[in-house]
Amino acid sequence: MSVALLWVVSPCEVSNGTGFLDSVREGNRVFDSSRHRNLVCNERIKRGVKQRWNFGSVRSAMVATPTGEMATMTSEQKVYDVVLKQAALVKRQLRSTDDLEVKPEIPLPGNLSLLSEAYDRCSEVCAEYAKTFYLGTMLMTPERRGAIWAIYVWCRRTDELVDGPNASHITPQALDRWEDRLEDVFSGRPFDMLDAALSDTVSQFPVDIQPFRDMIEGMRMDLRKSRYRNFDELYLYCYYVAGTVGLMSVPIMGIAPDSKATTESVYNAALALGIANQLTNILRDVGEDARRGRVYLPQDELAQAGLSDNDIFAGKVTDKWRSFMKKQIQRARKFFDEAEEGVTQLSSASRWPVWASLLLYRQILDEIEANDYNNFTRRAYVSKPKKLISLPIAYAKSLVPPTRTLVTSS
Ligand SMILES: CC(C)=CCC/C(C)=C/CC/C(C)=C/CC/C(C)=C/[C@@H]1[C@@H](COP(=O)(O)OP(=O)(O)O)[C@]1(C)CC/C=C(\C)CC/C=C(\C)CCC=C(C)C
Ligand SMILES: [Mn+2]
Repeated sequence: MSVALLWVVSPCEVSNGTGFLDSVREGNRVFDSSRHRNLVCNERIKRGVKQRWNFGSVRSAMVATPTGEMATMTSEQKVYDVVLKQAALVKRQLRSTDDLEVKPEIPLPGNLSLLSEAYDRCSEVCAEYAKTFYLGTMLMTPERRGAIWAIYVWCRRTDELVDGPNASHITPQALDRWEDRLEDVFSGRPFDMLDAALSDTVSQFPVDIQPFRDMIEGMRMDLRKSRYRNFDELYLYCYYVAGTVGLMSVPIMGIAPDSKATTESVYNAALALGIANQLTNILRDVGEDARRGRVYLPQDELAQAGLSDNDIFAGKVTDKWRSFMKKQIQRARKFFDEAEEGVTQLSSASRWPVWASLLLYRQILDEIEANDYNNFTRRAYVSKPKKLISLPIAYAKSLVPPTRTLVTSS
């Protein structure tokens, strides 16, 4: 199957391998669907208990302490603010349409069939690029799985901008245009079929735009930065490109009605799973990234281990490297552990795909160990039999009911 993943970055950059964007013309949008605008007030940052003075983007780093001094927030604190905001939105199930540019319309029958075609396209892309995950989504209700596919497709397209075949042509301006287009999607003015599915999704579920904006910010970061001074910087990058996925997914997957866990704790777990996945991804791809001149490892920790970029470019597995890698793997596992409790709190049909993705991704860490930490020239992967065994294990785990006692994030 050929599914066009060459993305519409601007009207003049439209590329359409299969013609499935035929109905797209500049200024002639496919759908007018509606969405809520998120007018969520800010909250205290739980960790560090500092009062934010700036709303919105996680880029604002200065906060006033209770004594009035200005202090710098860690990336974790900044990201936690987004978690609180998203959790508050879900709790209130806000459906304000006050500031919509396009007011909700009664869907016309023609639009409905176009919309179902749009979701079908998303399903095809998802089936093509993430087979196991796609299988897992089949357990979900049709509304939920369509929404997850639409989000998956938007994430995949965004990632392709910097990772795909056209990556060398991507500029910060192109990302700005992609962000403008995102704003249009959330305003009910999708540009193409795939966007239309997302526009519909965000009108049906309490999804906040901020994690989407933040993912684009992660792509900007990738364009301008190829080194990370410390884990704090790396954490922020991991949030942008993967933690955001967790925050986008939970409003769709839903929290089990009988769960007593706080909404914040579930969002925190979702964030942790995204971070764990991305850290694993980074550890798996050290050699591949180095060949592109990139080192996604904390420079200060490398130095403490007596290592430098040159050791990575040389690609020799030494005892220093093994011991450095052991610590990195340990950290990634902690994030997986943090995520586990949250999976059990999700609605029953959503647990299986999430458990499956958690178990499969975490095993990549085991494979790095099995490769004696040679992630320079050997790509750690989970074999088919191991994947197959993981699926019933994930299913068994998904049957564990949610906690009935109150769980809060640590
Ligand atoms: C069930 C499930 C996994 C749902 C998520 C569905 C979804 C919307 C996925 C989007 C994934 C995507 C395309 C992200 C774009 C950025 C990116 C590529 C990130 C990397 C993924 C791995 O992909 P790959 O190996 O193909 O990477 P390369 O581009 O080839 O390098 C990431 C490592 C991050 C993926 C992050 C997640 C899947 C987050 C998972 C968290 C949840 C679904 C929340 C679960 C809820 C609780 C409470 C734990
Ligand atoms: Mn990628």
